Amino acid sequence: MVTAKVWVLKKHFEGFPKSSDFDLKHIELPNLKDGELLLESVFLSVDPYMRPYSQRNMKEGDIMIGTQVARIVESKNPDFTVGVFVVARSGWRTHFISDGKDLRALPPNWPESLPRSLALGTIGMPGLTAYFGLLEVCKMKSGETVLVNAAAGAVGSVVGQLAKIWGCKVVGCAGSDDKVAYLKKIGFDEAFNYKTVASLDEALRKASPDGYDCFFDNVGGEFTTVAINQMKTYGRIALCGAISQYNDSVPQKGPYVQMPMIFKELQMEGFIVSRWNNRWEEGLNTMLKWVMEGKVKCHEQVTEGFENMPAAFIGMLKGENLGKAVIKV
Ligand SMILES: NC(=O)C1=CN([C@@H]2O[C@H](COP(=O)(O)OP(=O)(O)OC[C@H]3O[C@@H](n4cnc5c(N)ncnc54)[C@H](OP(=O)(O)O)[C@@H]3O)[C@@H](O)[C@H]2O)C=CC1
Ligand SMILES: CCCCCCCCC/C=C/C=O
Repeated sequence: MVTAKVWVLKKHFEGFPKSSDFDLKHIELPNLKDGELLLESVFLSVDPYMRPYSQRNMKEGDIMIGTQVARIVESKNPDFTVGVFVVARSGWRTHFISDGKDLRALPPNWPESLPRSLALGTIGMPGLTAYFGLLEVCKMKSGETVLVNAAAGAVGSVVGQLAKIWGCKVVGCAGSDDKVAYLKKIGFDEAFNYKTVASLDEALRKASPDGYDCFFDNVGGEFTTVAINQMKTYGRIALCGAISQYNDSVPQKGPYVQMPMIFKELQMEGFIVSRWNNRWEEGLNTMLKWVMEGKVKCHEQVTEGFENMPAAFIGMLKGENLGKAVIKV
């Protein structure tokens, strides 16, 4: 008999999540039936979408939604071998039982030397968000100027590096000087700390006096209102996330986008990465190749211990992470 530890949503978040909103429970797992397998989580992901998702789709007492890299520890399913690592969407749990249908094996050519946690970041959902968002929503072309915010995070840091690979000029902003130094280190042409600049409008203008062809927006709110006015004619805005609004109890006013949208003939499109589920393999293989060739650098903020998942989640929402926030069990 195996006892799983799980984190449940004890109380719906009001404003910024608090550790008291979570409850750690122990669940006895039953013995395996034919066709089933037992898995243990090795790395778990904390992601911004969990905040709005919990509000819309979860009830108090539900296990927190989430993705993990897990190892098969017992198998009564001939298609799955003990010891194999997979990506699962089983929520914040140390152990779980699966019939195998919802599991995705790591790419078969995953090198031993590469941390498997990257399957939750650059070579996983956030990396693919950058890849498809830039290619299919921004439709950026070589020589264009790309702006990305939350640029030192899981998605943003990949957006900037992919845009460089594809021949663009890249401007990024992030919430600390250390993050800005990291952006410059990984090849951003211009980077600034949005928390300390005297004027966001001036900082954006200084970084690219001619304006922006593409804006990969992870933040929303006030940032979008300011940035939209610095788009070039026919510019494209990919609405990827709106993290500045996720913890609002009272909805923010605006942005009032109509005038710049009309007069600059802009395109603005929201997207969810799962739109390209049928191209997941293409994206993962491309990201794996570029990471192995050193063209895309990865940084992870690793929190040790399953018990610390709520703290890691809250820390990520506060901006304490550089790169992808993951938990090592
Ligand atoms: N559409 C889709 O399919 C997907 C969308 N997303 C979205 O992409 C965005 C980035 O996600 P991800 O890369 O995983 O997370 P990150 O690794 O970027 O972590 C979140 C970061 O957001 C920044 N942040 C937090 N609050 C604010 C604020 N009020 N204003 C500006 N920045 C803030 C912080 O960085 P800093 O120190 O710079 O403030 C923090 O580190 C999120 O909005 C997320 O919801 C992610 C995956 C898929
Ligand atoms: C195999 C992992 C798939 C996880 C899908 C999660 C989709 C997140 C969409 C994010 C939206 C905004 O943050």
